[in-house]
Amino acid sequence: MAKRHLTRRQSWRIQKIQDERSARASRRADLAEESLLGGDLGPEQEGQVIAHFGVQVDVEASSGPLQGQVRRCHRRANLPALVTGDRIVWRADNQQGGVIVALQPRATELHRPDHRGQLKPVAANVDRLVIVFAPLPTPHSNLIDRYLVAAEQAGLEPLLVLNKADLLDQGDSGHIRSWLDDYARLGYRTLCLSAGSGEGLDGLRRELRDHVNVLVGQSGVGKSSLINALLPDVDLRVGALSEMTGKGTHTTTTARLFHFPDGGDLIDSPGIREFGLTHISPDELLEGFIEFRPFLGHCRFRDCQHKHEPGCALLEAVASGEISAGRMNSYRHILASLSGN
Ligand SMILES: Nc1nc2c(ncn2[C@@H]2O[C@H](COP(=O)(O)OP(=O)(O)OP(=O)(O)O)[C@@H](O)[C@H]2O)c(=O)[nH]1
Ligand SMILES: [Zn+2]
Repeated sequence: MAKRHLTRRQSWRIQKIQDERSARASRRADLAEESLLGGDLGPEQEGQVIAHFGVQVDVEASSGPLQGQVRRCHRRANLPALVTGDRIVWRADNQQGGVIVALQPRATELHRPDHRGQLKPVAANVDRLVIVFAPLPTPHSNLIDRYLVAAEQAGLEPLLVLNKADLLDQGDSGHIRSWLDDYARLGYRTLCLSAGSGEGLDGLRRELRDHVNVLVGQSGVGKSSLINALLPDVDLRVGALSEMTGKGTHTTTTARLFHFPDGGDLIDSPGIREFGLTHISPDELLEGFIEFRPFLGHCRFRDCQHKHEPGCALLEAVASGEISAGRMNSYRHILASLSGN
């Protein structure tokens, strides 16, 4: 058979078809890549995680036209697990959701042990630990000091709040008021107020402004009452956050971030309220007693246990009144509880 000769016109048509085909293919590849990269997503913008639900999180837009809006978002697979309070970069989709594409560095992290005892972050970027106590229930000895050490360890500024001030005149609770003065003398911020009567709440509102706050304290001191007074539009119930699901209402332990009307944020969940001392070394414990710091490293013996060694700088400070005997006892109790002896 004779070799088929194509006319110039035929060659031109074949070439044209091939060109069109490859243009289509490359357009398809472009489209596929675009959808992989999120071609139907809006521009990158900043946001904050305000709640999380398994693989999804609620993101509040921090700036731009969506500022203040909340979107339920997925995260890119290469990102670590996110927690409430995280500052992130995200892109809105066109279905009221979005994708989180980057996690900003965390200024602080609050940790809790999970069911296997592994420490896991539960909230990020908190900077204020509001330690609530009251004349009733009578404070557990050392509890406030434990919280203070935990705050120092986590890099949070503590605020000591003595609630139920209306009960201070009853019974023998006068010494509780003097505790507050002792802590104020150490340099801690303190407030005495009453969630019940509302007395002193304005001072608390001012203290919470410009901070991301967490409230902790033993059960019954009035944390829910305080939060309800500060966040009148949020029904917190006592200690439980409820979430509607297809199966009905159930209680979840997810941490949520709320904005106070007068400024400042609160991150709250039953898990967060249980924030306390975990995995701390004896040295970190010593550092957590702020008035001990000037004396650390000045004992005669480098391995001083600060029990009854001669030349112990801490014991000398107790003797001279620079460290209170109460705080020294508290340190010893906590140390013993850490090492289990
Ligand atoms: N007299 C008095 N009672 C208060 C005050 N604040 C709270 N209470 C009461 O203290 C009790 C405990 O308050 P809650 O707010 O549930 O305490 P909580 O710290 O949230 O407790 P948990 O949810 O168990 O952690 C309630 O009966 C409150 O009414 C106060 O300022 N004065
Ligand atoms: Zn010593």
